[in-house]
Amino acid sequence: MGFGIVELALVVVTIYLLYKAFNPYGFWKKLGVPDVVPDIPLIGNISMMLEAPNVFANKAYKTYPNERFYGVYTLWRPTLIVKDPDLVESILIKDFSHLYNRNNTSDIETNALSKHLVNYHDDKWKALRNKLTPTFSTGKLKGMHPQLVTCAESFVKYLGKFDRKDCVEVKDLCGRFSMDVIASCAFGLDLDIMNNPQSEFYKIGRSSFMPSYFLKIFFLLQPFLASVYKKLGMGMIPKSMMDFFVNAVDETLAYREKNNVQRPDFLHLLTELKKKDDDLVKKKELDPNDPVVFDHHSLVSNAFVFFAAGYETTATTLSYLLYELALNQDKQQILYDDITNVLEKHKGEYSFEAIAEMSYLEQAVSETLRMHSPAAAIDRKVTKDYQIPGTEIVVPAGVTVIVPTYGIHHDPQYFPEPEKFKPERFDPEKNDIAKGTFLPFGAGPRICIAARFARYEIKTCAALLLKTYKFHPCEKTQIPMEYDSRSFLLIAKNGVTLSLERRSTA
Ligand code: HEM
Repeated sequence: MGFGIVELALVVVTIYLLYKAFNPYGFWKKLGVPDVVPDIPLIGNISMMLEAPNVFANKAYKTYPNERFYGVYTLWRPTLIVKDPDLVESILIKDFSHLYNRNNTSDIETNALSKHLVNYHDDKWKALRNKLTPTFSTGKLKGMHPQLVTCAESFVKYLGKFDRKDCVEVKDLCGRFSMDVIASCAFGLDLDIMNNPQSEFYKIGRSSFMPSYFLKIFFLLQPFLASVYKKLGMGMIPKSMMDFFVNAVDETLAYREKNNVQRPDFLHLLTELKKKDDDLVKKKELDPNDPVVFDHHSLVSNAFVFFAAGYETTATTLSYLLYELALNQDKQQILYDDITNVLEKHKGEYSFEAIAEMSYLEQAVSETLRMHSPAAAIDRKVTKDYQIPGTEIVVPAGVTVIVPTYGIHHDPQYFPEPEKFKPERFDPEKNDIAKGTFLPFGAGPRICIAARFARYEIKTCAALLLKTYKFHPCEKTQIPMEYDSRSFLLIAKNGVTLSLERRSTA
């Protein structure tokens, strides 16, 4: 029997009806939410996410300029884009109990480095966050201050080899500084990567952050293909890298134990957390199989996540700060005067208190984070059906929410002349920053746990660098800045290249 026009029509109608019945792209319309339906079914809006993070966040922010929120689709899954600062505040802070988690999935049992804060969800996350929060108290940060100064001094010294006419790629050097700090504070290793970039720790650590479309797509597809990845034994972190970090921690722990070494660093604090839970398990007050037990796996994983979450973000911000100061010499002068005045009061010592007093430096770091926020967007997952405040719309559990931070940070409504570097916006006396508009570290209970540490680290290094050197643009400086589309973070496409001049007063 031949395949005639009637059969063909039947097939077409059946496909059409199936498409209509299961078409995921009607989700937002049904809820009465304005949406962007993808041009190519299935691929959804994912192509937008393959652009540079600022381009994605800007587009996400500028679509539907008069709406507080709207819907898109990631492949076939509905995603809510939220733009209104009041709603952002509700989602991240007030209504947190409806949006506990981020959209990542992870295989905690089989990955040696995955039992950490970023991966944890729900109550397990809360228990772990409560355990780790004291690690970042002012007292603990103060204890790590000497290590930060040592790493910054090494950076200052290293720059001494360059001439005024040299174009120096400072992003890589900021990366070495940031890695020195993490190696020292989280892994207990004094590597002086600034002078030893061939160190394995730097090579392996850096390679995990090399921007790549493959990794980006792999990560974007993770929520959809988690079980396939698991079956194929595929993970974001190669086995060799896992082994490397686990060994690094184990060797330091063994050395400390043997030589009775105690240092006021993250590794020590994580070791103390483990000891506490070991004792509870011994006393049978804690079940060793309870997922919240802080065991060896947790210790290594959290040392690792401090590296994974802290290395590139901090290095990038420090390099953009130097970049903006080089392009804005008047601001660099104000900052230099601020640093000099405070140091005079503190007898020239870069103490913890002196760094805290450098108020213009604090403002300059905030302005850098506003302009070049390493995380251009923040995400959450609806964990309990959520009625959007001021509407009848109920977003069901499972939907992803995206806050396009970069777009908000560059909206002239909240930050007039957004492309200009103006640290004065953050003058605490002016109190000019509207709620829900400045989110470089996220907000609410899931805000970056190390925000104060990161600011402190950047300020300490910047104070030492700027007291000694004046930064200038050179012929290789990229103006305006261009970002790498292969990365999730706002990384400079061609590095950050500047020249520098030793100050006569240094
Ligand atoms: C300038 C530097 C940094 C920036 C801009 C930054 C930014 C962020 C952002 C945007 C988030 C997500 C917050 C949210 O979802 O609301 C985050 C989370 C996190 N960050 Fe940072 N970060 C920085 C440095 C660091 C450092 C140095 C560390 C570790 C020493 C760190 C550890 C973490 C961790 C563990 C989380 C997950 C928190 C949780 O899920 O409870 N970050 N960070």
